[in-house]
Amino acid sequence: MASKTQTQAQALTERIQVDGDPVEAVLDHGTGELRWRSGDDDRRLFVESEMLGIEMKGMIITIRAFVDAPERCCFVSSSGRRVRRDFLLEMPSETSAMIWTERLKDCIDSLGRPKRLFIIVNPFGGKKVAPQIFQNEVRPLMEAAGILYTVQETNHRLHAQEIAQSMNLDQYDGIVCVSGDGILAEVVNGLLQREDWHTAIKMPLGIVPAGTSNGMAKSLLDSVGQVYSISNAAFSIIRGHTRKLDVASILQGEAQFFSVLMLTWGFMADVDIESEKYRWMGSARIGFYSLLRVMNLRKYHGCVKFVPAPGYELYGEPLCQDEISKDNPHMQESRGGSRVQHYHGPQTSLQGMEWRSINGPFVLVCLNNVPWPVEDVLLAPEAKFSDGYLDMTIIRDCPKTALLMMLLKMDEGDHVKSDYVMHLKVKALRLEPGQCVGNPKKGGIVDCDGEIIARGEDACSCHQQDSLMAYGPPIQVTVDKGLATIFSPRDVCGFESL
Ligand SMILES: Nc1ncnc2c1ncn2[C@@H]1O[C@H](COP(=O)(O)OP(=O)(O)OP(=O)(O)O)[C@@H](O)[C@H]1O
Repeated sequence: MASKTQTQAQALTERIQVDGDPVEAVLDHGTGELRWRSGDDDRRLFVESEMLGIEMKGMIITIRAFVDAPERCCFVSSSGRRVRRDFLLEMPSETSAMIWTERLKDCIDSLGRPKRLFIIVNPFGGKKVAPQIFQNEVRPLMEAAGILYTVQETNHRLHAQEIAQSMNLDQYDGIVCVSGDGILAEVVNGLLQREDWHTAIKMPLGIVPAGTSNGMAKSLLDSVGQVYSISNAAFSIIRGHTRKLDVASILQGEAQFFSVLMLTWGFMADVDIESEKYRWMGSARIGFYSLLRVMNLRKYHGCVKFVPAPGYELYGEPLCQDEISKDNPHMQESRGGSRVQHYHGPQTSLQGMEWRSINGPFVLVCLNNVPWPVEDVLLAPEAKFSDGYLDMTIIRDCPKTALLMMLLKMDEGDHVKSDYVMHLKVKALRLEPGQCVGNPKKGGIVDCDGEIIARGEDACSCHQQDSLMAYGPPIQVTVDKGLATIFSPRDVCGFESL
């Protein structure tokens, strides 16, 4: 969406006052920077990466900026934190104020930033503070940037999906979720259920972390070396850069769900869903409940069948095509283009692909589209937003102490080097979840972007609602490369990897 500032225009130079100090200021349209010297200090303000908006009153121009926080003292750095700050430019005349304002506005307008946003706030997510996060941290930045917005709080489960399915998209340049990742997934599912899904799914989506796990916001900021914070996430939406995002299609018979973050079964799903009763703890609930689950470790029978990405062909055992076809004939092909108008998954033929399989019992199986499924868990360090593959992590057997050590250092992603962990990229997957080892009456949970999509018998009494799919029959996963678009921060060099 965003483009480069024009380079041909001449620089403006003027003797002005900045915050009361007389200086010679230069506005260079070419490099998109405003610079001045104050005492020994050379100050530069970059339009693209630091300015939110401007306002002119008489001879005063107010520049609303979002800049690095000042060093607190010589020993304590601001460590990449940013703060809102206004710069007051007192121009020598109203005419020069008008010329400078016009030039600055041109610079900002040429960036292609979003002008109108639809903002969905989930008052139920995480510690239930999303409305306060919106009021105190997001709204001031949006208003300083002159962005017009409509805010809608969600009133019930799947409300965000209903909104995305029926809203008038022409009026907006993006949909922003102030929530956990579950609401983002609902929006993607809503857009893909529209008759105009083909254009609807191109709508840039944004996420400001206000949930429990917040993996997408963490993954986006961390991928370009930016500090993970609410305001950095909001500013990256304002700047308007976007990137493509893979969408995984989860299918069982007629039931379908679309995922942008992860699908997990076993340990991580049990932790995510069963820890619901500790929601008041915020993201600490995940670490706390993980410890409880390690002490009482479960394993599940089952099987995963998969099409490996190039370079991962040696994992598991080969399967012949017949074994894949006989499994469940009515789900062997993705059903693009059939009957109803909405999206049915990627039009990939799974026939003729080289399938392989790994048998359980499993401690965990996890498929990740982005590196961080949770803000402090780097589960899939190699995962890319739009490479068309999912990163699969499997633990089959692992002593409790080794698992505990891995969990304690999950924020570093080193677990992938452990002999107990299998880590590979896959193009497609068929998950056949089974019963708990030693307890044939107890099934597990298949969790997708925070939503239970299948629940076995006797699993998680805390969630009473029906799940979309049955636990036991194969659940098929395919990936549509870069189908969705997400607002994404930009690194300092402007380089964005896949
Ligand atoms: N007003 C509401 N009351 C109850 N549930 C709601 C409401 N609004 C949204 N929800 C549901 O809240 C769930 C969690 O949303 P969200 O992802 O924002 O938060 P979260 O704390 O990160 O959750 P999780 O980690 O469980 O996915 C979603 O399934 C959504 O449908």
